[in-house]
Amino acid sequence: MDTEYDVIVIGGGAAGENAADRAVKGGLTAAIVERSLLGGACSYWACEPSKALLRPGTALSAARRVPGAREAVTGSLDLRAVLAHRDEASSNWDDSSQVEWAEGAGIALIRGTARLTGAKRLWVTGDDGDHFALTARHAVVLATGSVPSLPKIPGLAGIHPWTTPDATSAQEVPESLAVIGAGVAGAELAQAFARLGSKVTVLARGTFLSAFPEDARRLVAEGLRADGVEILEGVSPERADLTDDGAARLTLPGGRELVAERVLVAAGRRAALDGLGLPAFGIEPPSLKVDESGRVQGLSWLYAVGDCSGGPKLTHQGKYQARITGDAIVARARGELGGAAPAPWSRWARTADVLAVPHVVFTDPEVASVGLTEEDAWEAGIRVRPVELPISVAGAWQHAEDYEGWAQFLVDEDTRTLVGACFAGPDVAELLHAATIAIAGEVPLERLWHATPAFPTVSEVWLRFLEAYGL
Ligand SMILES: Cc1cc2nc3c(=O)[nH]c(=O)nc-3n(C[C@H](O)[C@H](O)[C@H](O)COP(=O)(O)OP(=O)(O)OC[C@H]3O[C@@H](n4cnc5c(N)ncnc54)[C@H](O)[C@@H]3O)c2cc1C
Ligand SMILES: NC(=O)c1ccc[n+]([C@@H]2O[C@H](COP(=O)([O-])OP(=O)(O)OC[C@H]3O[C@@H](n4cnc5c(N)ncnc54)[C@H](O)[C@@H]3O)[C@@H](O)[C@H]2O)c1
Repeated sequence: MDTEYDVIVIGGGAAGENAADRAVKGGLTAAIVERSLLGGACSYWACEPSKALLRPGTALSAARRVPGAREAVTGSLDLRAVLAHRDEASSNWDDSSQVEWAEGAGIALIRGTARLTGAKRLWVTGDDGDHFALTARHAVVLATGSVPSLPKIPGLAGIHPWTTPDATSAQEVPESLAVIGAGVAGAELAQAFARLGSKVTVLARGTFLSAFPEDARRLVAEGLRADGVEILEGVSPERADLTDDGAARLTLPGGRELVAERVLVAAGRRAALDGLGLPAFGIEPPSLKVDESGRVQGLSWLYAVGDCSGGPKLTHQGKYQARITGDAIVARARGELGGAAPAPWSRWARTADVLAVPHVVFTDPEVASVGLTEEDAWEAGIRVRPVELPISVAGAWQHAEDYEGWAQFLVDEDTRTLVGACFAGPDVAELLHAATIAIAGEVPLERLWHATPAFPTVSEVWLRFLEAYGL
């Protein structure tokens, strides 16, 4: 095994893989140090398995909403088949196809746990207990992901709660499930398990799906309630115990008790930066800050991408950051890019991280948002005009008899371009990329007027928006 590479990436999740790939495509040598499965959280414990648990229920309920198809649906979800589908979506927790991809891409894979020992120098504890040093000629990229945040609830550790990887890889469905946290992971997994037969209660410290507008939250909450999910807002458990028969008992404010076979903690995630030796470089986790090219706090050789790098914790955004950072490392190695921060929207700047992050909550109905929120826009000094409307178009009625949807478009009144959009309703995820293109492309509304949505599609909401705006 070589001990010197142009670029060494710590962590082989979606972000790390893409950073290494871009470096190799740019003519550099690259290695990934990975201590678990190559492919990371998204492939085995997060996006892929959670979407595979949700999709069968969404397809079934979609068929039930269309006359003619509804009559053909006579059964319920087949639990074993759903779990088998999930196992396959997670590659049966076997990373051999990813290893094959890395070999084909010319990326060296080193199995072990890495930490920094000096500038461009690492120490690796190999999977078989051996230790060795590695040196990077140009750059080290941190791509170590994130870990679940466990709320400080007395007794919580003693009830051995599930965190999201336990839920997404579960081989049995508990009779009852209490979900602590009502963000995107809590909402998705609550619905997945409710549809697979659990009696689910969601505990939201604030409001359910608080990051999204009220009309979108309401539609999703109604969808979950229709599946029997109880949502308690403004509630955080005060303590946790085991009952005599081994179930979990959560004591809620006001003395109410909630007993469930399992508790799932989905209360946010924090960057995985412990044990990497960062304090020696003046970096005290969790305070990692990166510039537009992903370079860490003024260190010329250290970069960070993905969940560990302080931005949005989403696979597609981590991969975007990785492409930007990989290309910036190559450009600096070739002398094509200096040390200064690259220009916004250039090939080496993560501008979309601030202005155009797409985010989908894969519940039924879905929420899909991109760009700034109304509050973000006002804070950024943008004179923003929100246009809100129900998704009430011919395409929606074709899609489902009882289609209910809602859309919000945020227009910068000075540039007459879109700066944010949010859709809620069945299958709205596929509407999102049009909004992402409009925002990233800064397309003037006068030009969007010429982008005619096909009839009869749900995308006709775009035309209704432009009409409501006054075009
Ligand atoms: C339940 C759930 C569902 C989700 N669904 C979606 C979704 O639908 N869409 C979406 O966009 N996002 C989703 N996300 C978020 C998404 O999973 C993450 O944003 C993404 O996986 C982060 O990728 P990453 O490469 O930054 O980190 P990871 O995939 O976590 O990879 C980091 C890797 O680094 C390794 N590592 C860490 N430290 C070291 C070390 N010292 N030495 C060697 N290796 C190390 C780890 O073993 C790991 O493999 C979901 C998250 C959760 C929890
Ligand atoms: N579809 C997707 O793209 C998808 C799906 C799942 C997760 N993710 C990503 O994974 C990350 C983690 O997801 P998440 O849902 O865990 O985080 P989150 O930050 O979205 O939500 C966590 C929620 O838990 C609540 N909470 C925290 N402590 C609590 C307590 N003691 N009692 C009750 N509620 C409490 C918070 O108020 C918050 O609303 C997110 O950044 C998200 O982007 C993405």
